Parts: sequence; structure tokens; C-alpha cells
Amino acid sequence: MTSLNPDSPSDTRAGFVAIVGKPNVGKSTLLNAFLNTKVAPTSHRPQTTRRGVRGIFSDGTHQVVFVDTPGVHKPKDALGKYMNNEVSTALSDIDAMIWVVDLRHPPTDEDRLVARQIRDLPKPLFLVGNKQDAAKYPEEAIGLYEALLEGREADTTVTSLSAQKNDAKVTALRAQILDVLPENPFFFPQGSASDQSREQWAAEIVREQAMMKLRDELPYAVATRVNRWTERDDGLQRIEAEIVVEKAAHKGMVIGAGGKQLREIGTAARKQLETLLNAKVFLGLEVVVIPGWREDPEALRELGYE
Ligand SMILES: Nc1nc2c(ncn2[C@@H]2O[C@H](COP(=O)(O)OP(=O)(O)OP(=O)(O)O)[C@@H](O)[C@H]2O)c(=O)[nH]1
Repeated sequence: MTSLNPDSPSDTRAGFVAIVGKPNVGKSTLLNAFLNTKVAPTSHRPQTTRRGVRGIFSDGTHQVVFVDTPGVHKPKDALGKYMNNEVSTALSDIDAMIWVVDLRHPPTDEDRLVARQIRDLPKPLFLVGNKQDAAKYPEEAIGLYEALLEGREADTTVTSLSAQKNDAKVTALRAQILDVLPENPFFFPQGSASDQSREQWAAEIVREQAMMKLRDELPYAVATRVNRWTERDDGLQRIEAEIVVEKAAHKGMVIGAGGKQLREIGTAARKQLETLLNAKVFLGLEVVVIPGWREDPEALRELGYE
């Protein structure tokens, strides 16, 4: 890998670390906890993450580029295939990997799928048992996950924690990860937290809120994009965004009776954006139909899934 950042301090360690695991185990929550900020969307719904979002943590001498990945699952459509492909891509050129599992439950077939993908990769692995706060039998559970790595020869470190509580264990794990990074110049400037544009990031915040509020299959049939972002002299951030649905019938379902649901999504997203940007935000939201976008390669590309 070559340095993208000519201003890197000397004698540095830097590398890429993929965060993998089945849907809904807390990968994005862990990424946000490592960075103490929100770079990736999280929700109670599986498959919230669609792209390999990169979150960057730097101290004076180390830089780790975490690559959050969509949950590994059996794909049902072109979007699902793209999501699984993001995982394979993330694993293809990394310096270490984090496998996140949910300690509240024993392993499932999806966990076994992930274990098979990573077991023989000769890179340091951090097995993270997450949701310890809500697990009844965390020690038994982590043992079951460890057993799926039987035969693995490369370094494995096992930790149980609660990403949501973001306690000292998260900081300790981050320090252990920094320790295994190879000697490299920094890949990004010291202050960067993510490689996403602000528009991509804000679109993900809107999608997160839409996914939390919509029901049934609808959360999976929406995409979001920000088309315009202007800053007024008084600091107000004016963001124009679209919620994309697959069918005309879905449009009304997103908008809701009298526009109530769209207003709720917009208000929740605006509040998040205001907190995270520490600025007043005007968020304009429109719902548009791109028929069958989840199966349409061109539409997928246009929506940033390429
Ligand atoms: N109780 C508890 N819940 C957690 C913890 N970490 C994450 N969660 C919750 O688990 C859910 C899924 O979290 P995400 O971070 O979106 O999970 P993910 O693995 O990135 O999900 P995908 O997008 O499906 O791949 C959310 O409702 C989180 O609030 C934890 O430490 N304890």
C-alpha cells in the first residue's frame, strides 16, 4: 500500500483493520465507539450498513483505518450481493481484523459463514464478544464462538465488552489493535475521521432514521442521497436530501398520513445532524421513486453502491 498522505510524521505505524460479523451484532456501534464520534449508521434492524465505511483513528504515532462492513448474510438481491462483496473486498487487503459476535446468543449459520471466511487468514484477529451488558451467559457464549476458530494458526485475541457503553474495555482493545499495526506512513491526514464526503455521511444519517421508523420490508427498500448542501452566512446548514424507494406504492408509505412519517424521519435526522455538526440545520426531504433500484446495476451505482 502506498502513502496517501505526504505530511505523515516519521516512525509511524498505520494499517487497515476490517470489522466483520453477521448483521446486527454491533459492528458500526463498535466503530463509532473506537472513534468517539458517529461515522457509521446503526440501528436495531439487521443490514443497516451497506458500504464498507472507513473510520480513522490517529494518535501522534499510530493510525488505524477501520473498515466497517455490511453484515454477512445470504443475499436476496443485487444489493445484498454488493454488500457481501464489500466484506470480501474489505478482507482482501488488511493488516488485522475484528470479528464481532453477539454474546446474547450462541453462534448461528451466519456466524459460521464468517468464521470460515476469516479462520485461515494469516492476520491478527480480535474476536469481540459484544453486548456483554445484556448477555446471560457471556462466558459460555464466547467459548462457543472461539470453538469456531479451532485450527486457526495466526494470532487471536479474545475480548468481551459492550460497544454501546463505550467503556474502558473499548479503549483497551483499540490500544491492542494499534500495537499490531505494521510500520507505515499515515494513509490519511491526522485529523480525518472518515473517508466519506459530508454528503454521503449525512445521507447515511437520514437512512438510519428512515430504517428505524419504517416497518416490514420497507427499511430495506430505501436508499438516501444528499443532492445539495449550502452554508448560510449565519452558519445554518441547508441540506437537501432524497429518500429513494422502489415502487410508487412505497412513496405514500414513507410519507405517511398527512406527511406525518416523513416529518418524523426528517425531525429525527435533523436533530442528529445538528448535534453531530454542532450547527443549526435545515433538512429538506423528498421521496422519489427509482423503480426496482435494488436490482438495477446503474441505479445502484448512482446511489453510491459500487
Ligand atoms: N445491549 C447492547 N446493544 C448493543 C450494543 N452494541 C450495539 N447494540 C445494538 O445492536 C443493534 C445493532 O447495532 P449496529 O451497530 O447497527 O450493528 P451492525 O453489526 O453494524 O449491523 P449491520 O448493519 O446489520 O451489519 C443496535 O440496536 C445497537 O444499539 C451493546 O454493547 N449492548
